[in-house]
Amino acid sequence: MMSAPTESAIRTALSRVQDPEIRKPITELGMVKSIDVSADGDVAITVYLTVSSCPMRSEIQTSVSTAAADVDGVRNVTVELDVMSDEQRTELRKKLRGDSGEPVIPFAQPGSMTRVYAVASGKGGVGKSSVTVNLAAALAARGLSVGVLDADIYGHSIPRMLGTDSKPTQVERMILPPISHEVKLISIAQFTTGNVPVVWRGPMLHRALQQFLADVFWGDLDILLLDLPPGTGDIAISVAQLIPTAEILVVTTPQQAAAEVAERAGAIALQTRQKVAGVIENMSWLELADGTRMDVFGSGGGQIVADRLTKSIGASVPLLGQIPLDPIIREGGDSGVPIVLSHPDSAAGTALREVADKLAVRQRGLAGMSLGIDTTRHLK
Ligand SMILES: Nc1ncnc2c1ncn2[C@@H]1O[C@H](COP(=O)(O)OP(=O)(O)OP(=O)(O)O)[C@@H](O)[C@H]1O
Repeated sequence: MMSAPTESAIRTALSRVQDPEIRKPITELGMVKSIDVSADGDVAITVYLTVSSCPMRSEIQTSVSTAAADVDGVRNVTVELDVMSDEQRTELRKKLRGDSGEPVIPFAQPGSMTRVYAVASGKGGVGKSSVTVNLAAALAARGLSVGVLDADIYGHSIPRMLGTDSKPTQVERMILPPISHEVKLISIAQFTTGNVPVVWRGPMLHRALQQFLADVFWGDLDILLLDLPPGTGDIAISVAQLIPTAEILVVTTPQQAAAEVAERAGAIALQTRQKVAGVIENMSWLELADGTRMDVFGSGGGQIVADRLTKSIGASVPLLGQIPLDPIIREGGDSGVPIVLSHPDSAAGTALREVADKLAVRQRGLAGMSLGIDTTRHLK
């Protein structure tokens, strides 16, 4: 007869179970309430959920049960759920967020390792949201930790494009973002009921953005993508105020008129002193059955914007890529599976992944950051 497993063997097994939203071991989060092991190898585990409405309850139950069942000598596992008390939730929040009173924006803190890209366009419909979700999914597929903040309060199509209608879980003032295709996602759409158009004024937008940046538990992100509303609106200024180090990615079509408005959207960086990371031209051409390219929306817009921004800002603004038209991009937006995942080797999928690669090599690290070292001293 096999000997009964020890409680510590079970605990070790449970340390490999992560909370699906917080992405840390449940043993570290104080989520294991009790482990009882009988002489026969029957194991009874009680797990604390952060909140009773936790959308992940059955997922947690299953992964705890599976992990415990794997331990040698275990005959039978039962998993019960309990809910944290207010005190326990406060403890958890302190553990995750530190003990500071008012929530701060982690990405605006000195030493933050997260690269923040604000994706902007001059006008709507150029594919800014499609580009954002595909870049996010491609970066996450490369193993980076990625978040998307859908700040396009008017459009907010990102949750559908990433295939999730999950609502965030709230633990005290801390909001845990749903994760889809390994991308953490927060959108105003998650806080409204149904498909009600939202009419928000500048100050409300600013506050919503601030809350999404400060109250959401993003964890240690490598990259945060902000999908901005089209145009040169208040929200771009708000982003600059809230995260001065955010870099701007401009999305345009090849069309001359679109290029001009996109250039204006990018030129806001001059006022806010933000860096423009580059320009992405979308809907660049349609590849016909015979292999020739049809310039549906004209040509050259992306390069024009990049050149003009380079001139007006006085720093090199590269054209990061040209994304062809492909019906699969739209279908993927509707079905919630980005083309970089469903058809990574298609022309559009490849072009999007190449842009993501360019953003990824500049992944979090000290490159380009002030190290706070006074170099003048060495010159004396
Ligand atoms: N390269 C592409 N090929 C085919 N369809 C595309 C491409 N890029 C975007 N689309 C489609 O064009 C439409 C507009 O795209 P999207 O919603 O991403 O634009 P947007 O600039 O974010 O618009 P808004 O800011 O108004 O929400 C969508 O139906 C999308 O699926």
